[in-house]
Parts: sequence; C-alpha cells; structure tokens
Amino acid sequence: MKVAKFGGSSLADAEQIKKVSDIITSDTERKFVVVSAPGKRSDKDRKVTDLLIELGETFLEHGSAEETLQLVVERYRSITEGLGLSNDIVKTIEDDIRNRLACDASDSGRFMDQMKAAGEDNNAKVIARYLQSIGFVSEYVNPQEAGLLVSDTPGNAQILDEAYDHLYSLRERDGISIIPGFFGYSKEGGLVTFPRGGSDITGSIVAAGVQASLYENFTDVDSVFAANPTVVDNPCSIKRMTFREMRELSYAGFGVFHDEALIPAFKSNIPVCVKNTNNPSADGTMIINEREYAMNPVIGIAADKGFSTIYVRKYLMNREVGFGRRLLGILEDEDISYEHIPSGIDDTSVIVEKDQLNPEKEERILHRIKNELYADDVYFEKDFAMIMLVGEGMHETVGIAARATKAMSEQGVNIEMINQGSSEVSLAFGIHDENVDKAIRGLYEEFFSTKEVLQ
Ligand SMILES: Nc1ncnc2c1ncn2[C@@H]1O[C@H](COP(=O)(O)OP(=O)(O)O)[C@@H](O)[C@H]1O
Ligand SMILES: N[C@@H](CC(=O)OP(=O)(O)O)C(=O)O
Repeated sequence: MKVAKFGGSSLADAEQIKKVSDIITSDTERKFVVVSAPGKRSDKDRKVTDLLIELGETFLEHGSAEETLQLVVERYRSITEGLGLSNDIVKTIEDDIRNRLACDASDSGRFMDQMKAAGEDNNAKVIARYLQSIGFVSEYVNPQEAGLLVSDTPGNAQILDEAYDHLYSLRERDGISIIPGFFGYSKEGGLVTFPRGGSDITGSIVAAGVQASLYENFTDVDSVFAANPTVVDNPCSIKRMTFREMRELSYAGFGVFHDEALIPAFKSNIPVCVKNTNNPSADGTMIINEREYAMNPVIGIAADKGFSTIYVRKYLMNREVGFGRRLLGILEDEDISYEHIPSGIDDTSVIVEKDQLNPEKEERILHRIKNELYADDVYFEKDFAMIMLVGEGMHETVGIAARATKAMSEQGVNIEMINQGSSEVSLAFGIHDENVDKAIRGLYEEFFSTKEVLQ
C-alpha cells in the first residue's frame, strides 16, 4: 500500500481536486492520502494557510477579522461549488473557523496553531466528501483519532515514537483514508502544528506508520531539478537521489520538499517519489538509500537567504580550552541555534538564521562576547546567503571546490566563507544575498551544462 501526499498547489481549486481524485482512484494501492490546505491558484494568489494566519493575527489584535474570515470561506465555497457538493458543507466550514476563533487566546502560539490547522482539516473533509459523492469508499481521518502524537511545542511539533504503533492500525481501515497534513496532537490532547510546509512531514510519518511500500509526494513540477527552476531556465531533472542528498538540498533551499520530512521515511526504509499532479505519467524523482554516483558526483545546487554571521577574533583562540563552549553558551542563553561554525586559528564565525535575532539580542551578544570572552574583535555581518553544492560522489572526486570557486569568481561573486560538511556530501559557501542568483547560474553552468537527466 502507498501513501500519497498532495501539496497546496495540487489542491488549489476544484479542477485540481478533480485531478487529484483521478490520481488517487487510478491505483487501488493509494489507500492513505495526506492533504495540504488549498494553495495559490496563480502567482498573485494567497495560500489558505497565509489567509488563516492573517485571520488569527488580526483577531488577536482587534477582536474581530470578518473580512479575512470571508476570504477563507469564499475559497472553500468556490471549491465545493466546483465539486458539485451541497452548500451545507460551507456552513460547516464557517462554523468550524468561528469555533476556532472562540478558543482560548491567552496562549497565542496555541491559538494560532488552531487557526493554521483549519486549512488542511477542512480540505481533508471536503476531499473525502467529494470522493464519496463520486462513488468511492472514503473517510476523513482526524490525526487525533489516528494517534498522531507530537511534542507539545506550538508551531514546531516533533513526532513521538509511540505514534508509529498507533498509525499502524490505520491499515485495517476500508477504502481511502483522507488525513489532513501539518498537525498532530500532544499527549494532553492539544492541537500542535509542524513548521510551515509540514504536510510533507505528516505524509512521511504516515508512510512510516503504515509501513507503506512507497511514499508519493505530489506537487506541481515533473521532478526535483538540479537547481531552482525559478532561477535557472529549464534545469535538468534528477531521476534518482539519496535521502542524504535530498535532506541537504531541502535544508539548503529546495522548496519542493520539507527537509524534516525525509527522516521518518528514511528510518523505515520507505522509498519516496516526487511526482507532478498536473503530469502524473512523468517518472518524477525517486529518493532512495543509495545511487550510482560515478557519472554525477554533484546532484544539485541550493541556496537560502536570511543568515547573519557573528564574527569573533581573539589571539590564541585555538589554545583556549572551553572557548567554543562558552561562545555557544551565550547563544544558548539567547535561545539561538546555529547553522555552521567555520574556524581559523584566532577567529571563528557563527552562522545563524537572522529571524532569531533582534537589535536588543545582538547588543547583548556582542557585549557578552567582548566582556566575558575578552574577544579582540566581534561584530555581526548581515544579509548573508548560504549556497550549497550537494552530491554523494563529491568526496571521491578531486577538484570540485576549485571548480566551484572558479565558477563563482567568473561571476564576480566574492566568497565570504567555505564549509565542507563532515559527511562530505555537501560543500557550503557563504556569500552576500544580492549575489545568490548569479552564483547559482554560474555553478549550474559549471556542473550541469552538458547533462539532461541526473541518474
Ligand atoms: N530544485 C527544485 N526542484 C523542483 N522544484 C523546486 C526546486 N526548488 C524550488 N522548487 C519549487 O518548489 C515548488 C513546489 O513546492 P511547493 O510550492 O511547496 O509545493 P506544494 O504546494 O506541492 O507543497 C515548485 O513549484 C518549484 O518552484
Ligand atoms: N499549508 C501548510 C502546510 C504545507 O505543507 O503546505 P504546502 O503543501 O502547500 O507546502 C503551509 O502552507 O505551510
């Protein structure tokens, strides 16, 4: 049996949902379906999750948000009308959202999780109802009923191990189970969402729980490409890649798949296939344990903006026992996680996501590093991007770093930092935000210009 997850782009309107229903019902193995909230119908459109966030935030601030509420209800009305479903379901959806608005708002994180989850929850109910209306046995399954237990960390759920045993019993269900993605329940019974894009995580968890033969992730592109298709024209398709490669690339900016989504499928050894709802006969990309990499040591290039660097210099830093621990301790006190720490003899840089910072925190961090660690020099560098070259074959291939640095210098891109991951499956470069697109194009030209499909 297979688990199929459909992203927001696959469920944006009634026509898309009809395509999804055709895909589901064309293969009797597709018994478990995880759905996102309706996504964008065009570039200028808004995802239902974004509307729900606006709705919740406006409500918290002003005590009412009727206009945004009606925008959400209208999205569902146009979907249910297009699917030929009776009008009572729109009323039920509106009541559901009003009930969520009436929940206790004293903890804004929990309140916002209730609001965000309304997108996938109501969509799953609509899709189950539509499949029934066209003659299939199909049921909406609430994540609480399925035993999808998660940590009690609003907006940042982590699956609890015992959830997998509960999910295994889903196998006994008849017909097609439609499960909303993006949220689970804590042991205390509270609704908790995964990070944004987290329906991919639900899909992977359900695939691991029911021990599926395949986890199919349906989106709006024919495959995963070697570089972001909005930056590089017509990039080559990746036919097969390993879990490690996909994890590195999605962490580093491949928006097509959530990086945390791979772990449950990987641990349970379930292959993942990324496919296109708008072209389901295309092969897609298989994500597996191992691949033959002699021909393609590098499989992809990803980039992400939004980092800051804390640069620290102190003479004889290399000989000072405990310096690194004390430096990271200061960041821990400010609740900041780090991404990379490239180091020299007398200096080190800590790269962090800039969303975690604000002017007061920066001030405190600089003050403490100067006064408690007696640093000679310490400052923040802003507007940093990380660009990552990924491939299982890189560690066995001579000259990759030299080719990469040459390609970027030919584009006039200054490299601020280089970090080779310990696994040697990735090579990361720190550059300034404004150079990202030309760096990606230069690297793509260097490593992929002669290939069409990556095996
Ligand atoms: N390397 C890549 N390969 C394929 N798609 C990519 C890549 N990098 C970014 N994307 C973008 O990811 C999008 C699909 O992800 P997303 O919008 O989250 O889909 P969904 O709505 O199905 O969850 C594609 O439309 C594409 O623009
Ligand atoms: N709807 C949620 C979860 C999700 O995974 O959505 P999508 O499949 O559209 O990326 C979000 O927008 O974050």
